[in-house]
Amino acid sequence: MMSDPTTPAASTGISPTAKLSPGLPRAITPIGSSSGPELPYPLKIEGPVVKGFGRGSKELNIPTANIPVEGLSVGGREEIANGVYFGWAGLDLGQKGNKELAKSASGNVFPMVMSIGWNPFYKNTKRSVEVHIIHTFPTDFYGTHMKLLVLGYIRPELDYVSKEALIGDIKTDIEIALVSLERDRWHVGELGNEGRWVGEF
Ligand SMILES: Cc1cc2nc3c(=O)[nH]c(=O)nc-3n(C[C@H](O)[C@H](O)[C@H](O)COP(=O)(O)O)c2cc1C
Ligand SMILES: Nc1ncnc2c1ncn2[C@@H]1O[C@H](COP(=O)(O)OP(=O)(O)O)[C@@H](O)[C@H]1O
Repeated sequence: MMSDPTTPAASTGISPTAKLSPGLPRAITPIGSSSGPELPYPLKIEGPVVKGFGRGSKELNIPTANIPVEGLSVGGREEIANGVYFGWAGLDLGQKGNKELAKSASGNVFPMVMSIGWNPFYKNTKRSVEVHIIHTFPTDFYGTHMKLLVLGYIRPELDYVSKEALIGDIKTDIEIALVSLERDRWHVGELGNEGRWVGEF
């Protein structure tokens, strides 16, 4: 199948014909309405960046900043379901006194994709919250406080036939997040202080 140059998939360089997952190739179309996120979003989660399982960068070449899963319920009241989400991540990059890190970012808010759950491909025995920030940083930022504004749900966590299939699907998630977040009403400034906390430390 020829790729159609008018589709967002083609313009992002990801072939719509690639076998991205055990399922069908996915269209790269924005999630939700152009008038902005709808309830229950935005959801807010925050916590310190902690060590994960050490696979994100090394094995997948997609680093993921983890926050403690215990932060997902406030007084046991709130829960957020497992799955893949998108939104904005705020980082206090000046916090660690690392000038190189602070200088690398034009602001403190970045687009992000987040996976919550058990990583069925890796059969984890611990639930985790993993955030890939769509930005290139010069160093790690463990210990930095991260604030998440979750604006929508992309898909459930899945198992895969191969590591490449998992990576392909995460790349598609990133493209979907970017086309979703580029709309005016989804910009962080438009959302003000709206949102409901589902996790904080
Ligand atoms: C956007 C996104 C989607 C993901 N989707 C899945 C998934 O469907 N299935 C899965 O097993 N893991 C999924 N993961 C988790 C990766 O497997 C995980 O980031 C990787 O194991 C690295 O873990 P670590 O950084 O804690 O070492 C996803 C991660 C991200 C950032
Ligand atoms: N774009 C990025 N998104 C998320 N984390 C990043 C990014 N760039 C660098 N990092 C750093 O890499 C760390 C994650 O690396 P990773 O290999 O996934 O290990 P682990 O998840 O086991 O801690 C994050 O905690 C963060 O400090």
